[in-house]
Amino acid sequence: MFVLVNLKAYPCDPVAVAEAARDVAEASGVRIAIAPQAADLAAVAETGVETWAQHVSPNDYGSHTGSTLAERAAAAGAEGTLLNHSENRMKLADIDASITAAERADLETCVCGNNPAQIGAVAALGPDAVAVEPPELIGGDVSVASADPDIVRDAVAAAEAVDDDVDVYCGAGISTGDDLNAAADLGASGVLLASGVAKADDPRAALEALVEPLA
Ligand SMILES: O=C(CO)COP(=O)(O)O
Repeated sequence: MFVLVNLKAYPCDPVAVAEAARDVAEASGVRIAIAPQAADLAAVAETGVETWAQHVSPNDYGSHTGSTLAERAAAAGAEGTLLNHSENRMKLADIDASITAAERADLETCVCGNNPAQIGAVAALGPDAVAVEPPELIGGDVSVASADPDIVRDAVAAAEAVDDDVDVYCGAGISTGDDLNAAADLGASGVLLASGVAKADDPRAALEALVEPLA
């Protein structure tokens, strides 16, 4: 299982979380990546943890003030990028162009969707992975894998029907090792989570507990 921790704009220490994730990944053998704010990409990548951007813009080099250029995210140390997160929705044409931009910069891509229909649609754009995250469960205490297992199963089926090379992750409310196992049982090959780590009193302990059943 791939564990992708999205720090959103939470007021945590991104470098401390990254160091904890690096150590827990090394000790457990579980693949863990951190997606910090764009301004923190280089500092997080410096720790040696796998680093992802939360978003890259659809544009190439040029007159695009305020954009997050895929090439610069990669130069800062990012190895992948989320796209179309529920909190940063994009037009279909822009998702397509951002996937192209990410590929140009050698970034792995994971495109989010709210439901299985959206997952099928974005899988057709050829990302490396898709992630189903029901917005109403994001930031809550109940994991998507237990609150709405069918949405994960149906998202896996929807992506597979379009392109079985696309990995399917799930997210929302995931915070324990049991949640990870439940997601794997439903066919997900990774999870996205945020508050369970970024808002934890002790992010290192939260990460250790999360991967404990997989280690
Ligand atoms: O949006 C998410 C990850 O991208 C999920 O957030 P929570 O883990 O806080 O529910």
